[in-house]
Amino acid sequence: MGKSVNPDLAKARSQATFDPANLTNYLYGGPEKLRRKRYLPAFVFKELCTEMSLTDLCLIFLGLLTHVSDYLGLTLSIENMAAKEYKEEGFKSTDDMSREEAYEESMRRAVYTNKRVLQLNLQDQEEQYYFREIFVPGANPFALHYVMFKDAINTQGTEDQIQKWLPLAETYAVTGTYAQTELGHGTFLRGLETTAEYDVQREEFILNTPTITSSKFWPGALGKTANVAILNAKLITKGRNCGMQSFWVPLRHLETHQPLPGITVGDIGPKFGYHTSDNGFLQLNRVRIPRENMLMRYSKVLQDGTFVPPENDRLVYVPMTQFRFVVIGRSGWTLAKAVTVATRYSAVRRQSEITPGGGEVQILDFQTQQHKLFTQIASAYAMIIAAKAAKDLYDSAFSKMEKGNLEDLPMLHALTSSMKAFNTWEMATGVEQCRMACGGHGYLLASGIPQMYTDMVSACTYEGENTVMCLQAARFLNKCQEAANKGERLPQLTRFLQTSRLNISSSLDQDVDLNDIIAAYEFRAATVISEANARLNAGLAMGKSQSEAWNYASQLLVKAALAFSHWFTVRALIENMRGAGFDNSTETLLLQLAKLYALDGMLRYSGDFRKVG
Ligand SMILES: CCCCCCCCCCCC(=O)SCCNC(=O)CCNC(=O)[C@H](O)C(C)(C)COP(=O)(O)OP(=O)(O)OC[C@H]1O[C@@H](n2cnc3c(N)ncnc32)[C@H](O)[C@@H]1OP(=O)(O)O
Ligand SMILES: Cc1cc2nc3c(=O)[nH]c(=O)nc-3n(C[C@H](O)[C@H](O)[C@H](O)COP(=O)(O)OP(=O)(O)OC[C@H]3O[C@@H](n4cnc5c(N)ncnc54)[C@H](O)[C@@H]3O)c2cc1C
Repeated sequence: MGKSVNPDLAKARSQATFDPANLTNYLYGGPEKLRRKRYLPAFVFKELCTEMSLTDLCLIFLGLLTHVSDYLGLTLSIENMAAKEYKEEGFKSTDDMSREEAYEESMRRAVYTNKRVLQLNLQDQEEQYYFREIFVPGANPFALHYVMFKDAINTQGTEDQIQKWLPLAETYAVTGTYAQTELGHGTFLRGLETTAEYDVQREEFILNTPTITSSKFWPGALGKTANVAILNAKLITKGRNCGMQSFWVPLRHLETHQPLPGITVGDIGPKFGYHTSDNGFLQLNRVRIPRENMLMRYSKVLQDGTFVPPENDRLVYVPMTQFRFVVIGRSGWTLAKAVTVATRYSAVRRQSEITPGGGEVQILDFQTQQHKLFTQIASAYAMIIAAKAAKDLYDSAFSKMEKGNLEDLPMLHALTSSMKAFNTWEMATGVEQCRMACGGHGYLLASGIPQMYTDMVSACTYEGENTVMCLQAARFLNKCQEAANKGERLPQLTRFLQTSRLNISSSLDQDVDLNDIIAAYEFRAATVISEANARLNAGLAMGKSQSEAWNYASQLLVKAALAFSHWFTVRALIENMRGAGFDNSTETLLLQLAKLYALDGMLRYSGDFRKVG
């Protein structure tokens, strides 16, 4: 029986001036990807929520076959077992569970999806994510395993180490985490205190957290789930500190799951959100691991303890840069989910009258409600599309890096750092606006919006605290400004520092020209970046040291990074909307949305735009 749709919602949808399928296909990367995205959860729900008869299974099996031959590995007996195992328990909301129960329920679901992903031989990372997201809507206890743990092996491990360790991770023979942050340091990596001292006699590293502040603190899955960590520690060999390196460190016994000798590990306790993730602490008391456990793709320790430095000591940071891309994309999708809930709600919620005696209207009819929601719909599109544009830049740069050409690394670091800060801050304010747009019902956990906020707002902190990330990007932007001041050649992405001019052709009574919008954002970014550079140089002229002058200019430097990200986002949105090959009605609508996004941004940052005329 088809689901009955609320008549107000049906009416609102019927008024669309475009075919939503065009947009959905575009956002998910085409009809094929979209079908798969829809198919996988439907397949799982069918498996779980209806009596599974063998004929059903055959039909699904055949259905899968017509879709993708790679399901051939699917065997019916496993299907039955998995369905039975889960069906008996069924779905339980974790909203009113204790933290312990919520973790266990999430773990149960995560283990189930891990099994099914292997049985279905789902290789595509996105598809794995779609599959899991349906089941483990909150923080997944395996999140670090899926992303940073495997990425670190792939990007920091030698070919032999990848051959040895990656299959263990792919088949869940081990469950991993990425342990870098300590109680005393999260941002300042050079301040990390955990040591890995090389013992040349036994060709082993002795891992130690010598102080309470050196205890690893925060890593996801460390509290209960993980039995191995990719752990970052200060390498000491032949009496010399060789900086932060990564190590494969067994934490718990693979059979008993008990902490190994010298290991003290546990959960750090309740958090603002992320309730179903067991972020933990770890203390190491002179734990020994073989020399081969250091991830040696870029830097090495030879048997005699000789340290072979990396060609570039920033390559150890690549897993963080990679994961920042995940966060940049996920922020846009989180806002998309929240504004979808709030918009649907606003179509069905009738409250108050516009015309006295005219009857209560859909709250979507209030101009203020439209402003709250449409700006967030535009922001979600902007963030998703800018994330795709940034990822395209990353992929082309990363393939160069893999061939040893590191010239784009500073640009990549600046782009990922500033976009991660910009997108997560925009997402946090946007999701909160959507929650409030739903009145009291938005405050119910059942609305789904509060958890979207409390889980995802941590992305403003993890993977590089946002202010610090802006300052990282500002290092690169300031260097480019200095080069521009000397008339030197700039990287492609910042060449606008030399070329941007404010020759706006639009007059106020005309419909604004999109190229003028890009020019305005470009000019604003160029102006703010040059102002920050001027303040830095003023600090130096006052006799301050480089670092004191940097601190003196830091508020403007943060603004410069955000203005750069805002320009990158507006440009990506407009250029992709124009070039996406939509039919007229869809393209017209999307360019309207892009204008709304850009003009709303000008209003929110009107100080900057007024100042630059
Ligand atoms: C949503 C899904 C949910 C899924 C579930 C998600 C669960 C949550 C997972 C969270 C996981 C984590 O949080 S893992 C932990 C994340 N932690 C972090 O990100 C730590 C952030 N801190 C840092 O990266 C560092 O400490 C810095 C960069 C801030 C400062 O380090 P530093 O050594 O003092 O470096 P600094 O002097 O500033 O700069 C030295 C030079 O290195 C360069 N540099 C610095 N970093 C990088 C880099 N990554 N790549 C390239 N280059 C770099 C700088 O540009 C600079 O170049 P030049 O300018 O001199 O040329
Ligand atoms: C939900 C969650 C999951 C996490 N998961 C992991 C994980 O799996 N693995 C892991 O290793 N870590 C993890 N972390 C830790 C996270 O990476 C750190 O919290 C983050 O790097 C920030 O460091 P910090 O907590 O020390 O904050 P701090 O750096 O102490 O920040 C506190 C304040 O100091 C300011 N500040 C710091 N340095 C500067 C500077 N140079 N200039 C200006 N201002 C500055 C910041 O802007 C901020 O306002 C997680 C954290 C959270 C919240």
